[in-house]
Amino acid sequence: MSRDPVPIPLFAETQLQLLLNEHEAEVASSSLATTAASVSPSTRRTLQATGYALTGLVLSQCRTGLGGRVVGEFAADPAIASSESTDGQPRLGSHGIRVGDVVRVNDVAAGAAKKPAGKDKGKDGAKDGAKGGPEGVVTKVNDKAVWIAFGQQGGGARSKEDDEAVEELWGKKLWCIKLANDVTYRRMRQTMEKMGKMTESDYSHFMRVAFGHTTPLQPEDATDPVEFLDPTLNDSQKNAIRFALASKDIALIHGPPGTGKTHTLIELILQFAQRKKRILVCGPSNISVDNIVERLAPKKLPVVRIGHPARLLPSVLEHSLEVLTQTSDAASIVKDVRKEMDEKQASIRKTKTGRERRAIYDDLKHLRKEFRERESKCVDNLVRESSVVLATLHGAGGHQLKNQRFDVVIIDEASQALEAQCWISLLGADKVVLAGDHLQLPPTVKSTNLKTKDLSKGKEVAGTKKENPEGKELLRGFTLERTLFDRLLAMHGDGIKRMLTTQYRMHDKIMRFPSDELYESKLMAADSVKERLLADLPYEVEGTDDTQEPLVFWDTQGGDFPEKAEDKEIGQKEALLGESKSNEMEALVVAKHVGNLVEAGVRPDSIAVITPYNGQLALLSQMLREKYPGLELGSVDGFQGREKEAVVVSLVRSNEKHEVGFLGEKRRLNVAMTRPKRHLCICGDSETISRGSAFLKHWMDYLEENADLRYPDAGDLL
Ligand SMILES: Nc1ncnc2c1ncn2[C@@H]1O[C@H](COP(=O)(O)OP(=O)(O)OP(=O)(O)O)[C@@H](O)[C@H]1O
Repeated sequence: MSRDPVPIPLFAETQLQLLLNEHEAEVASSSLATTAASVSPSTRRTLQATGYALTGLVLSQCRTGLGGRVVGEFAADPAIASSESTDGQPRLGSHGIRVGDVVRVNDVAAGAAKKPAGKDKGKDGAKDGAKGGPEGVVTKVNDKAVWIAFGQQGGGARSKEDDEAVEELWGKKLWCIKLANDVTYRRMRQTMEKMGKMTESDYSHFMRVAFGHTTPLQPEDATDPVEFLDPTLNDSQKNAIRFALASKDIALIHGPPGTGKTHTLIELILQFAQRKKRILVCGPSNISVDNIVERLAPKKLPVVRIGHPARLLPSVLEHSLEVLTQTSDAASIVKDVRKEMDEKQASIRKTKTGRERRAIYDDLKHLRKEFRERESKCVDNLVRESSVVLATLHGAGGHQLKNQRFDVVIIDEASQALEAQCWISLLGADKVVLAGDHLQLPPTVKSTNLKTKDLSKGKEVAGTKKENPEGKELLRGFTLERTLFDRLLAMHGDGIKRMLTTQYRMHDKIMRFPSDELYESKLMAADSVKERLLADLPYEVEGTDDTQEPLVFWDTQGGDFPEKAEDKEIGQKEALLGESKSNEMEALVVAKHVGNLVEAGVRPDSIAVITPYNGQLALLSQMLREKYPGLELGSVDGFQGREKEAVVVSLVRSNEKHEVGFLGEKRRLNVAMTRPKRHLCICGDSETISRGSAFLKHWMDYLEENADLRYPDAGDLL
């Protein structure tokens, strides 16, 4: 335990520099940086082919959508569309624009930079905004059109600038480009800036605990009887709930893979609600939050989900704040104004003179003000009446929650959130429950850590143009990967956490190694899963050496299965994927194993092939994607949080120097080996891997003793 108190202003300043670095790294590494309005037709086509743009559009309709935003329908331009749908309407070409993407709509003919058409986007947005048309969020996509809701990314009603900018798009040839979503960064920065300015008297008790200025208070007597509503909860889940109810400031719920973290949180939320507590529930991603909304919805609690409706799962929309502002009783006060705005908007096109148009814009301005006032009253009422409010961590920084107080803030998947992201929801919190697993991967971070020279006074921070203006000494050893969950554990020890110990995913043999090595042998496989095999799947599967075996190890030791640093055959794609490794011979072993499983009757969609290396992923995709359309192929990092009946892992590394690169990261391997339910197949070179670390050595020893060991013959595979 390290209880050294951390000065809060210094923490905030360090985070600001780290975030700045990260943001720059992110923008630099993505072609989303290409946001200029005037790009050549061939660049536009390339951008469309790589999923970043959609060309050949015209504005075909405008209406007032959720939250009073202007929603434009952009259809394929009949003059250039190359194909038609069955009803004779022109179709869009294939593209990668999806619901929820933030896009900017540009005029193809807009050569010179225009005056910013969007609204004030703060520091970063302004520089992009000077280059093109209005920005919005994609709300619907089909083969003939895309629908885009204009306005702030983070919410808020429509503005005059939006109306005018969209109006200007009529009759023009348009294209749209995907933008980096800046909201998260902006909110993190604002939060850190606010935190940096707080003084001693502004700090909440929870903040003082979180930075080691004091210790957590003794929980209330956790032996008090709790009447559990869910009869299926296991003992470790009940313990965690009792502990979280009793804690006065901080409780961590440690949920190893498959142990029912979310299941536990649902009961905890219901218990808090029964005790008349107001609860804010957050997660780092929309899906993490929607998961909870979906499971809470049948419980008949008043819940409200904050966030742009385009980004929410359809099943949770009825709880969306924006939808409730239209459908609930409280909503009637905004209805009339919306109707009037729609009528005015439509009448603009019939005007003949500039004077008439200006008069309408004037009317719209007044209506908008009225709309905002009524809407904000309605939002306030809706949020106040809800005992549970749910939002992403950055969503919690929106205007809707500005004046709201909560008794408890719960963060799910907290070990996958940046600490600065967590603080967006925590600045006003008294009591906090974090659920997560610090032994799986932390959030992905692109920037390298600050170098020592960057920490010294007044130096320019690597890769950024901004100086550390006050020349403050920054905190050494702080990185973005270090999560709040991790830091609290290190600071206050295991006393602030309870671990869930029964897992409902893996066969006992699959679970045993991660349990022994990472979870102090505390994990237990539930009876319902501990002996499940592929051969027992509810559809017909033949009993074979593979389908009756939960753990298989194809050991490629011996030098016939060498890795490659660069694969010429992948060529250009490799360049896009960055420096990566691949192993063609090992990929053949993977293909053979998948073939055997499918032949035995295992459906391809019950199987996932995962690998830590993008180079190998590209190779495996070439080999397997067409042959087995349902088969899931992915990176280990991308597969966190997921599960499959059978998982084949390709480890790639095989070299004389015994280098294992980022296989050395235990948390990555933990994720890789804990995804399957009934069957785990590892393909790798035990000679190389076992020299990588003590953990890898133990793993190879475990596989040798417990797995069905096989040695592939390179000659047979070719
Ligand atoms: N007490 C329980 N009794 C029976 N099944 C349970 C229990 N708790 C959880 N489960 C089951 O275990 C599975 C995992 O639960 P849940 O989705 O809540 O886990 P999680 O910990 O959030 O997931 P992950 O491991 O991916 O983070 C679900 O199918 C759930 O129904």
